[in-house]
Amino acid sequence: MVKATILGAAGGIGQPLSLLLRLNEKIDELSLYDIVNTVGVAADLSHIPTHQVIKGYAPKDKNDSETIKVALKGSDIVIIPAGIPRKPGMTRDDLFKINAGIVKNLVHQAGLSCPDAFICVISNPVNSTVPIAVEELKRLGVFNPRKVFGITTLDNLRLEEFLSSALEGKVSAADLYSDVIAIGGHSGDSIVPLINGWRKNFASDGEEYSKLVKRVQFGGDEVVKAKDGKGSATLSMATAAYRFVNNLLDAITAANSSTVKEVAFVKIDELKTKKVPLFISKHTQYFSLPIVLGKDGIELVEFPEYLSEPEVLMTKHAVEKVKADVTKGFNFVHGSKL
Ligand SMILES: NC(=O)C1=CN([C@@H]2O[C@H](COP(=O)(O)OP(=O)(O)OC[C@H]3O[C@@H](n4cnc5c(N)ncnc54)[C@H](O)[C@@H]3O)[C@@H](O)[C@H]2O)C=CC1
Ligand SMILES: O=C([O-])CC(=O)C(=O)O
Repeated sequence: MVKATILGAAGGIGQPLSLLLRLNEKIDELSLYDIVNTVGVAADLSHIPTHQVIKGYAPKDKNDSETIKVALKGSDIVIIPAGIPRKPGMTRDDLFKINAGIVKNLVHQAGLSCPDAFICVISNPVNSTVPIAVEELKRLGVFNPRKVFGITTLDNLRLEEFLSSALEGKVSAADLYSDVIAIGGHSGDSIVPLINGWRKNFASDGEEYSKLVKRVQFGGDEVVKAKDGKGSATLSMATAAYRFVNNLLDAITAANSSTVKEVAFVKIDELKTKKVPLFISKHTQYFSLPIVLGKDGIELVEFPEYLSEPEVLMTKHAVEKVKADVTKGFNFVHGSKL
């Protein structure tokens, strides 16, 4: 029996993600929680014939902290897209003021109601909300570094799609899945697209390559601008979160001890790592890197075999950015310096 719970399930990401997960055969119970509209979303999805039990929960009033406990009880996976999205002109960090408190409170409830669950954080700014989740779970004494993830999969989807289109049909986006990956953080130039051997397909003046890098790093802004005040990426993000969660489900429900590879923003200093260079591990506790997932969560954090010189420079820059964002998240929970 696998129970998955979405916190923020009635939102722009929450609804399409709920639909995708409603169709997933590895989930037996889907629990949808939001402060508004969740009962309706769950009623709607409940008419889709599947084997799943589906339930929608919304608090009765501002002081109701019991409903969320019922929603979370027994969850194996908790996915958190709750919080406000960007409007044009805002950075992801501008969301911190509101989303930091939302994520802290929701993770607190998860720590109380389902302390063994996998926690997948979508709410921005991911570079800070993941440390908030970790520190809150630590405060409750239930933190397991193998089970907390910041979802950066959308950066990977964008890299696959944008690189395939920059290469004008030489390779399909599907064939680039896990051949190219984005590492680092999830904001602007803390996102580092690694394109493996494909660099040789770009002109030597580097202009087209730089355009690709910027497009991946600022792909979120492209959508925020196009939506013109009506939010940020939701459908592509739901697809990205689904890919991540589906892979996680594959790993934790595998009949044998097979593993699955993914990429996520994780607390690397408390995990088993392979070949992660000192210029990362010495300076930051968190980074988005390739991970190997097994039944109990992350088994290994790996480092890609090959990075070009510009990719190393971008990674070093990302380390500094991520480090500052992590400190901000840590301080929010502890009210003191790292
Ligand atoms: N990790 C990533 O790659 C991405 C992250 N995001 C982030 O995801 C978050 C959600 O984005 P959208 O779904 O577009 O926003 P939205 O505003 O459409 O939906 C957010 C939902 O969260 C709910 N919510 C707010 N406070 C809550 C609480 N305390 N408990 C439960 N639910 C609560 C709201 O009622 C709303 O339904 C934003 O912070 C956004 O920046 C967006 C795209 C990509
Ligand atoms: O740009 C935003 O605010 C939403 C997001 O994280 C993304 O689309 O990558």
